[in-house]
Amino acid sequence: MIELRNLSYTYGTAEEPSLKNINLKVKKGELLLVTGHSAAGKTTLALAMAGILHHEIGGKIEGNLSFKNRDIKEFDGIKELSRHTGMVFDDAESQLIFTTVEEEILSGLENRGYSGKEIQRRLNEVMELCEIGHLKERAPHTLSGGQKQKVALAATLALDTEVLILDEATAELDTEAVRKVFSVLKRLKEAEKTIIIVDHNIEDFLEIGDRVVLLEKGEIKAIKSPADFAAVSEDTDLTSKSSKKEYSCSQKERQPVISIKNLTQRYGEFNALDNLDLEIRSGELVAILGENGSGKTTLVKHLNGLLRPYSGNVSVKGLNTSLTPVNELVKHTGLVFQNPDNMLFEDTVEAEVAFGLNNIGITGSEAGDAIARSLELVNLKGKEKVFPRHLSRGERQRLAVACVIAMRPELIILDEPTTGLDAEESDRMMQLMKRLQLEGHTILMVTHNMQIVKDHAERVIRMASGKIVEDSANGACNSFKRNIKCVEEKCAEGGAIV
Ligand SMILES: Nc1ncnc2c1ncn2[C@@H]1O[C@H](COP(=O)(O)OP(=O)(O)OP(=O)(O)O)[C@@H](O)[C@H]1O
Ligand SMILES: Nc1ncnc2c1ncn2[C@@H]1O[C@H](COP(=O)(O)OP(=O)(O)OP(=O)(O)O)[C@@H](O)[C@H]1O
Repeated sequence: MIELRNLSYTYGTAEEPSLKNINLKVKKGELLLVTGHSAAGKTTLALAMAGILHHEIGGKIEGNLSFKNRDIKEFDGIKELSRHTGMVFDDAESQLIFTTVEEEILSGLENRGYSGKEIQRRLNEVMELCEIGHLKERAPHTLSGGQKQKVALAATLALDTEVLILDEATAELDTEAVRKVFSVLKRLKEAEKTIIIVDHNIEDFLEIGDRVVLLEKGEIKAIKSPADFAAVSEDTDLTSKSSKKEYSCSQKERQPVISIKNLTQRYGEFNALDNLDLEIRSGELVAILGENGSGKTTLVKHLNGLLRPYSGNVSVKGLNTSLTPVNELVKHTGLVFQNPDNMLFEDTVEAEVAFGLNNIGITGSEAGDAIARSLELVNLKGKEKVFPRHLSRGERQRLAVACVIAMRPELIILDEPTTGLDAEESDRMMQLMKRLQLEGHTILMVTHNMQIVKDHAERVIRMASGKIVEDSANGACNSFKRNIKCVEEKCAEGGAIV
């Protein structure tokens, strides 16, 4: 179906190739898993296979790529290729451009010659599959991160193309939603679709995969069967190495830094937060879990003044957020957004980190030292002059973290900080957070990654429908321990991490 022969590729502005001498044949009906560390070239390979490098991005391309035995260059652009290949990008948000979820899905179906009845059938089918029927009339930009991913996936599935490429398409989905995607893909594979899943974490899909391609620095390092990959990854650096830590349910001796009382947040008639109470104490490392749309992002946006209470009270370091300007709150609270692209807008990596520092009055050599230190901590040393949009998704994620830690706020909040990072990189990120915790920072992180919860969180909070439904600090540890036990069992089986 797709054949790459000695394919090398260098982006227009880059000096080094992002793909080197790739030889790979993807057969019809195959489910290929592509993995590797951040910046290994996974997204670039996905873009190549979709014809986007050749027809949209340009740059220096050497070697050959054929699709259905035709040179990819001979296709009449992406317009013709998109009749055969559907792709979900690693940044779902950039893919969603219409005013409602329904239009987003219908837009791809129009001009394809389907009858009105067929269009309606497909619309209903993918809405049900992706469980987004209730979001039909919503504007995509108002959805939660996971909801956006579901819509991007639904819009692509609706096209029913013979090839499907998913680039980190489930990274922000909750456990249940990932299971659902697994069963959809299993069915599509049975229907002989060709599927390419590009992900830093492929464990969830090993069971239905045919082969695993491991990329490293733009080259194919290995091609393995899923069973061999699972066996080897137990010992390799793609698996988390952190030691299990003791689980502590209470940190009562510390001072409160966040105090939330009766917080309600409304979007129109909808209560995204519902009369929520929460207290976080100095030096805690807290994980916030919860299904997609449960209100996690809405909650953390209250902590640096991005949202103000509709009703109730939020106090951070004794400051009432309703009465305190944002530029005062950001001195105490640093928030790493769920989508790093929403906080990156400068021309170079170092200017990006300098921006926040300058805003709080840190300039000159002091700023220079803070930039160098934070970039080193997130492993981006050497990338100072790079245009942030030219970084891979995982690198952009780490840059967003550097921007916040450079300012050394007392309270560090990370909204899904390990999206786009593999197990080793996630572990490294968490080691960094623990180091900052030891230095006295309070860390709050929203996550769907149960492995990092198991390895690193002292206190775990679970949200559902805008409320906190479990909090290990109140002794309500049972279901977390159940979840964690489940993770341990899966790890022992070499299976999926929730
Ligand atoms: N600007 C908005 N307008 C209307 N509804 C919104 C808006 N922002 C969020 N919501 C809704 O509020 C609910 C909570 O969203 P939030 O982003 O807090 O969820 P989340 O728990 O972080 O989800 P995810 O795990 O998918 O990131 C969702 O149903 C979402 O669609
Ligand atoms: N538009 C671009 N211009 C220049 N360089 C780029 C561009 N996009 C990506 N790169 C570089 O190409 C390399 C591979 O990036 P790619 O996005 O393919 O990696 P990845 O394996 O998907 O990483 P991640 O898991 O972090 O998303 C990186 O070094 C990145 O900085």
